[in-house]
Amino acid sequence: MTSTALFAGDGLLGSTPANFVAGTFDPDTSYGTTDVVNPSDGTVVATVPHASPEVVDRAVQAAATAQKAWEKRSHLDRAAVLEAVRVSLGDHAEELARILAVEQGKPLADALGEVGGAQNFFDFAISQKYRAVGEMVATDPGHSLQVRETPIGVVAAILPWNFPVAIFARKVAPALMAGNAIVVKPSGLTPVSALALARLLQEAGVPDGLVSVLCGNGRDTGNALITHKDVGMVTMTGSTRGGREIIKATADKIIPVSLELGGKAPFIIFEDADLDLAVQDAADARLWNSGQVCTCNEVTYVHESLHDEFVRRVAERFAAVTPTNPLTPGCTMGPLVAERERVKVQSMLDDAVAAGAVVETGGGRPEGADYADGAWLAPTLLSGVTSDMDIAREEIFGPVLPVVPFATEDEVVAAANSTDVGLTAYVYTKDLARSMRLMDELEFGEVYVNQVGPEKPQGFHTGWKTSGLGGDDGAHGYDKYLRRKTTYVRYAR
Ligand SMILES: NC(=O)C1=CN([C@@H]2O[C@H](COP(=O)(O)OP(=O)(O)OC[C@H]3O[C@@H](n4cnc5c(N)ncnc54)[C@H](OP(=O)(O)O)[C@@H]3O)[C@@H](O)[C@H]2O)C=CC1
Ligand SMILES: O=C(O)[C@@H](O)[C@@H]1OC[C@H](O)[C@H]1O
Repeated sequence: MTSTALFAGDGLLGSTPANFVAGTFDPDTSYGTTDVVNPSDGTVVATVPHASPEVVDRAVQAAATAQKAWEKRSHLDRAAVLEAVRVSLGDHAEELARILAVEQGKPLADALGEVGGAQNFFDFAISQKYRAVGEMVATDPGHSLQVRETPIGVVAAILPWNFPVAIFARKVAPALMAGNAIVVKPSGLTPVSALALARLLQEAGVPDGLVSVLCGNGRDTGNALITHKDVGMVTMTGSTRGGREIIKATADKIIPVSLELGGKAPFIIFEDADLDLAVQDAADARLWNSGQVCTCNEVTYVHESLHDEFVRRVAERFAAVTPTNPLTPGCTMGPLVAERERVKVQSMLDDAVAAGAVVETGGGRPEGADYADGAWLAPTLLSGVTSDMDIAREEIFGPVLPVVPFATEDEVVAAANSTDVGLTAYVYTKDLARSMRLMDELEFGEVYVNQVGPEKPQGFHTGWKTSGLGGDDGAHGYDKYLRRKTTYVRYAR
């Protein structure tokens, strides 16, 4: 198995964990540190320093200075720098993927896919290089009226741990292309990939100060960043709890806050669905990244006529999945990101069984010495679940799939819309009229019909209800990194 040493002295990480502040690496640990743990075996693979409020201030001041010069560079010039980053992501894909596999636990093949996804986010941002940045509004002779896009200034980005490279790119690429600077606070569970990306961006030609990466706790370093007087916008991906705290903390500043939060995606299979496709997609959309994707199939509603066959076939698929170390060739599923997450998911699973759910396969830590250490949880299928049970309503964010039978369309739409969240939903049916009806009636920002994700960079990943505010990707996601100025000029009497 490939070594899991991270700061081994070579490659993007070098030999010393350090925050990336205004173009230099600052290893100061006086404000505290976080141990980064490999979830496959529970070993500490790095110890990263926390950024103090003083370091946060230094990063934001440098960002504000660098941004003034950056916004004066043309879109074509900005795009050329981002293109160098996109190419470098490909050149360093293996190294970044190994870091992901070690700190986040996703299979190496999926980690390589995540780096490709990051390249796509840069590619979409680069596509804005010929963008019209404003409009002249027809007005009286001798007068001009313009509405023009301008950058916001300094953006604060708060990242989750499930896709540390892709979501870094999803926020940094459009923010920079729009002319902003950005200061990134990665999750304490997965900070190392962001530190590697900091070096990659610098080597690709991103001006010093324009991007900084600060490690530390969200409620401490993250709070110091988002409340800094010179931060003009916050973009965060993570839990609904974290999003609420960020809104409260920034309310006095009256700045834009974009939030991509939790979900509880219903996967609805009607009686006329292509069952082969539905079984395959329902299983894949649950087990991807060990179920730690905000768009995951969190509860499957299957028409009563297909229920038993669906349960039998998905149980078979789940039982055939053997979690292995993410660096093992051919690995299709790794551990959860951390022991705390395994404990949380196991507790939800035990509560569901206590409430009457039946474990069709899985149910806990896999058997065997290989799973004694680390955040391992077997793919688990639950039947005997009703839509009012917590396991059918609360986000699991792990490889556990509750299945709920339903009889009518009205019943299943009501159940799917009854939770507080509204990010992603899935509908499997061959009935075009029904699929269009469901797209209208489901209270979710993102609906997939007879297919699963991931999202497209030109789309719009947007959560309704408590799943978020605003959204990422595409033209709408790009627009949030801009503000507008309207000017009136009289040039002739
Ligand atoms: N909608 C989407 O696209 C996604 C949603 N999620 C959701 O996030 C959850 C899992 O991710 P997780 O990382 O645990 O979520 P958290 O909300 O706990 O953390 C996300 C990030 O926010 C930071 N943070 C938390 N609270 C604050 C605060 N008060 N001020 C500033 N920063 C803060 C965290 O810092 P710290 O380092 O201290 O944790 C972390 O960097 C799940 O609920 C999942 O559904 C996850 C990924 C994508
Ligand atoms: O945030 C999530 O969990 C998803 O949006 C996921 O993040 C990056 C991937 O491209 C998305 O599918």
